[in-house]
Amino acid sequence: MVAELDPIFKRLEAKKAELADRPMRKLFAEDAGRFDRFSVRLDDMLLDFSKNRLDKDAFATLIELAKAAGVAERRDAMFSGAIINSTEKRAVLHTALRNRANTPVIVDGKDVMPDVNEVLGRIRDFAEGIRSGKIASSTGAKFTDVVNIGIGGSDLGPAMATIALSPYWGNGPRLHYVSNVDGAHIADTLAGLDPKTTLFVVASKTFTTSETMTNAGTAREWIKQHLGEAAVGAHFCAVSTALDKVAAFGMDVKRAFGFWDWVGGRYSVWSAIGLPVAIAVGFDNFVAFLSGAHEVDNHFRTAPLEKNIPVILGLLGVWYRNVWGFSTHAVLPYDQRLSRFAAYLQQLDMESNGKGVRTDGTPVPRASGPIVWGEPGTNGQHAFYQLIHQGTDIIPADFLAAAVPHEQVGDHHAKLLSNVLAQTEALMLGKTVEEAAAELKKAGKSDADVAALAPHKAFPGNRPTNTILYRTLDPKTLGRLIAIYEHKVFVQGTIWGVNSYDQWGVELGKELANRLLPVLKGEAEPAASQDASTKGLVAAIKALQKD
Ligand SMILES: O=P(O)(O)OC[C@H]1O[C@](O)(CO)[C@@H](O)[C@@H]1O
Repeated sequence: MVAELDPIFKRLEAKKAELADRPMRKLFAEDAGRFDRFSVRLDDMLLDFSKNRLDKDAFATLIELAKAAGVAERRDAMFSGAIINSTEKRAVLHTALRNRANTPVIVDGKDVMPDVNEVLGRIRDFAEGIRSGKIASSTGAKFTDVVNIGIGGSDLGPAMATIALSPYWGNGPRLHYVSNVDGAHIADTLAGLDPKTTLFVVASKTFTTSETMTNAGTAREWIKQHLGEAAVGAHFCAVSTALDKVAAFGMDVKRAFGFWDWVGGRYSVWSAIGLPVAIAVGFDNFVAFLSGAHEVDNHFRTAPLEKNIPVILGLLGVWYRNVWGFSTHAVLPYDQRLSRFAAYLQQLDMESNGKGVRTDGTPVPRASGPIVWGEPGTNGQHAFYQLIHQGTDIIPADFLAAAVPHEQVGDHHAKLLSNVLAQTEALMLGKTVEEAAAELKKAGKSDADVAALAPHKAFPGNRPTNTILYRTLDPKTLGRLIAIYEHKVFVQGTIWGVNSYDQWGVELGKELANRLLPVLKGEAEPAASQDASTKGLVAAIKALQKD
């Protein structure tokens, strides 16, 4: 497959050379229809990708790349339940969790939809029971606080979505998320809580993750100390694919919500891992969230490649990563409630496509997943945008914004939107040294000052951005946004030939931490074979702990 892509990549290289003296400014001037040509709508969502280093030919060649890489065929294989997670021999079916059409999805000869619907029904009953107080604490009190204990995919999605959907919390309990094994995280969280009205959700796909099991143990002790052993059951529930391990941990399996091995951790917010979201915003809003993702699944499956939002975003990412050599990608939501969106996408993208070998075990011949990062605007403007505008690295960026805010506070939203538009315009247009000099002259600066300052005040421009505009950040829109990025990751993983659904790269650190734990607890000495740096650090820690 990769060999077949080489000639297309060669043509893309030639297109890049051609575009070198056709900056976006020029491309916009040449083509009055550029916005229409390079924008796509999905319901009330709009992707404007016209501010990219792209012309008709380059775009057509990228579409050829998607075709040659078999994006459509592999997409259909994924939706059909084929075992595309080859190293773990699993289907990849997070799409079944939000299959609101309820069409059969067959895994190992069995339709999984009845199980999916059964768990959804239990999520509804439990979430609504907690919200109404029908499911009460051991003291009979209504739960006021729910603490989700999980990490990675069992934390980032629900935590991000809970913040994103705060206008929908209503009278539900407050949600908290504890992930880090650093005791400070659980200590700070519990410090403000009343055990009598606190419910814990222990969320772990495997139910073996050290951080989560440690935090769950500490939470259980906390309830035991304050309310006694008998109260524990009423204050805990669990979400996992490993219900046997839930039972072994001493939790009531009747309060356990299952999911399946065909759901990757970073793709699991649609499963029972989304339980805290359903508790936070109510079940109907959770269903709207699923529906938004389902709508994108249908779009991804059926829209022609050149009108397909995840395909376009994926191809642009490959274009910049492989042909232009840009190594990072920024996600910049002008939507404060998406404050954790970039963190969420970091796991989604970097754990999926941060791979050096292809599915056949051979090295990936070109760069794979980029470094993904970002912060909400306008905050980022006063922090790192300097580098995006004038730095020596070029950082393709996605700008996200809602046309209609949840709350009309003075002219805040007009100001927010003026900033998002201004940023992508500035990045595209830039300002030449001549333009900067003319402005300085007009402001009355001396010739010497003009000459000295103009290079500092010039902007190279021609810096690529996408704008994703939507009406309002509601549950459906959030579902759409996440699904768009999930499928973008899929498109890129397919072109790079990697398995986007395993994560062996996290294992070595876990193994070594397990080996070092007894040493740090004073139960063993470092192995003689341990490297000198690690031994030195262990000794330094012990010395500091003695003082
Ligand atoms: O849900 P679990 O099994 O506790 O895993 C948590 C996270 O740990 C990882 O396996 C990485 O260590 C992620 O892929 C996963 O989302």
